[in-house]
Amino acid sequence: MKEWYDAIKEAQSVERIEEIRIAVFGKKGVLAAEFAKMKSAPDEEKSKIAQELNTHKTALMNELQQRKTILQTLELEAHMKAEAIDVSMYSTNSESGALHPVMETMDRIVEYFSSMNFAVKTGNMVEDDFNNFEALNLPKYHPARDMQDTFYFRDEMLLRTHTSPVQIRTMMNSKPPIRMIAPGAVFRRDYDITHTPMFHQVEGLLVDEEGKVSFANLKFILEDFLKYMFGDVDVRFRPSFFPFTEPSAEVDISCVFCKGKGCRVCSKTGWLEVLGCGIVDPNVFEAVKYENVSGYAFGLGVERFAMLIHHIGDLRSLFEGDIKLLEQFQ
Ligand SMILES: CNC(=O)COc1cccc(Nc2cc(Cl)ccn2)c1
Repeated sequence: MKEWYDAIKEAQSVERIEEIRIAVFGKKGVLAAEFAKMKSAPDEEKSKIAQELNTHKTALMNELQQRKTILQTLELEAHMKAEAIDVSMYSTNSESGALHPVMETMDRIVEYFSSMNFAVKTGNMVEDDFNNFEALNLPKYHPARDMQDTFYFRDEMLLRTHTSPVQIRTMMNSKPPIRMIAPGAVFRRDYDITHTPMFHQVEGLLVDEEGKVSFANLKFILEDFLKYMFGDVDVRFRPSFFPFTEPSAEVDISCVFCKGKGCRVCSKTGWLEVLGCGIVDPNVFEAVKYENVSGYAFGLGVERFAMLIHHIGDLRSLFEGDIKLLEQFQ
């Protein structure tokens, strides 16, 4: 019988325990055979043998059960260990999304002017002639309108060609002082390697009492803004013309690619034009019925900023949704 106690001690698996249980306790098992043999033993020995066999039966059952419990625990631990997930492990294939470079650039522009206490205002993309042109000193049949290559609907409704209408509507609906920016999508019937029918603009407007707003204020905030966006660049104001501002200026930064030496991107000038600005023309204030005020305004193209900041050569790549390009902006 001893070999069975050893077999239980040496058992390494639950199914081995089950084999031993059947071999010892089964109908054709060792104990059944011993009890059968006892029947043919002399009477006076029967009770002694029966007592011995029952002691073994109880002892073997206990040993078997204890060993089985130990093996079950070991098997469970091994199973848990094999299936354990190390949550601290760094995953290399994180498929996380990312902001589109144009939206990320727009967010940064908004962040700057918000930090300067400019309100951020949005408006409809479908606009009317008054808010998109008339009020901006662009009367009917003004040549600048043709330049605008506008998407017209019926009865003078149109897709806005800039975000100025948001500023016109703000002036129509609130009193000065005003300090706001208007980010958003704008539309022009222009489509070539450097123009897309839809693109994004941010316009800014500051209006206060007459005499409280000067070109110096405009120069300061645009210079500070451009250094915030492009880092250590030189900023240059060039006299220009817009129907809605007088005086007007176009603003250049030293080329971010060649640091001003001259290259293909800046057409060897060392300068890149990035935005337009000026002192709001009195005719605009007349249209919105503002009196005794002065103000400045500016406008910029977000795609142009994004392309300069991220060194993207082709405008169209911002609209193709090419995941290989976009995932570089994670
Ligand atoms: C991409 N944009 C550019 O190159 C130039 O945009 C500009 C320039 C100067 C002024 C404005 N906007 C503006 C708005 C109002 Cl309500 C009144 C006067 N001006 C936009």
